[in-house]
Amino acid sequence: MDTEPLSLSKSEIEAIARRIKRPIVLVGLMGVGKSTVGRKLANMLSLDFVDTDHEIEQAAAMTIPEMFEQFGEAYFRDGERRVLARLMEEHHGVIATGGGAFVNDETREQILANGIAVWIDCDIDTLVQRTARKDSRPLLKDGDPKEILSRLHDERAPFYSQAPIRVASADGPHHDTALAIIEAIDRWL
Ligand SMILES: Nc1ncnc2c1ncn2[C@@H]1O[C@H](COP(=O)(O)OP(=O)(O)O)[C@@H](O)[C@H]1O
Ligand SMILES: O=C(O)C1=C[C@@H](OP(=O)(O)O)[C@@H](O)[C@H](O)C1
Ligand SMILES: [Mg+2]
Repeated sequence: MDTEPLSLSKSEIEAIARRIKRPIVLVGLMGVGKSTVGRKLANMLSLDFVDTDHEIEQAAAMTIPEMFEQFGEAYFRDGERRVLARLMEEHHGVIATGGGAFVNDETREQILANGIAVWIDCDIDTLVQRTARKDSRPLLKDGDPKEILSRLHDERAPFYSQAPIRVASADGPHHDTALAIIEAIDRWL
């Protein structure tokens, strides 16, 4: 039984899902919840879910840390741009991007033109705690994660803020942030 509190009924969520005609594309810094909240969001809306980082790893047959290590960030960014273009053409339901994807002009223009971009935003201290749980983010390895995340926030906020929808990542169940996204999309549609 689903015991999570809902401020929208199942049938209300279904009605909103029927009005969503474009992929929901989640953007924002590392740790805001694009991958985990995205999966939950897709599940709640009965839409399919893809994650660009996962797709890049599949295509390259190696992990992101391995890719950065062996070929450098530029190689990863090129793969990221190409994978995003393919995923946008495939008409998925929910797409979680990697934190740097929306900074690329071509990628951002394609997402803004053909998707529903949602910026998930969160305070830096929470992101430091969340990203410390996993060793999979090469950009956070060379220095103090708080300084790096703060710098990336300042550099990327002008891009993220071009997304028409902005939602705060609540520090509770993923369900709550997913629901906040559904409510924000409902208001925006
Ligand atoms: N809204 C949230 N509330 C609590 N924990 C969260 C939330 N969003 C993400 N997390 C946790 O933070 C970590 C990073 O989340 P993830 O979805 O991988 O972020 P991203 O893909 O944006 O880098 C994971 O451990 C995840 O469970
Ligand atoms: O912000 C970034 O530049 C990156 C974010 C990561 O994804 P998440 O945002 O899902 O952690 C991943 O794409 C790569 O490590 C680079
Ligand atoms: Mg992710």
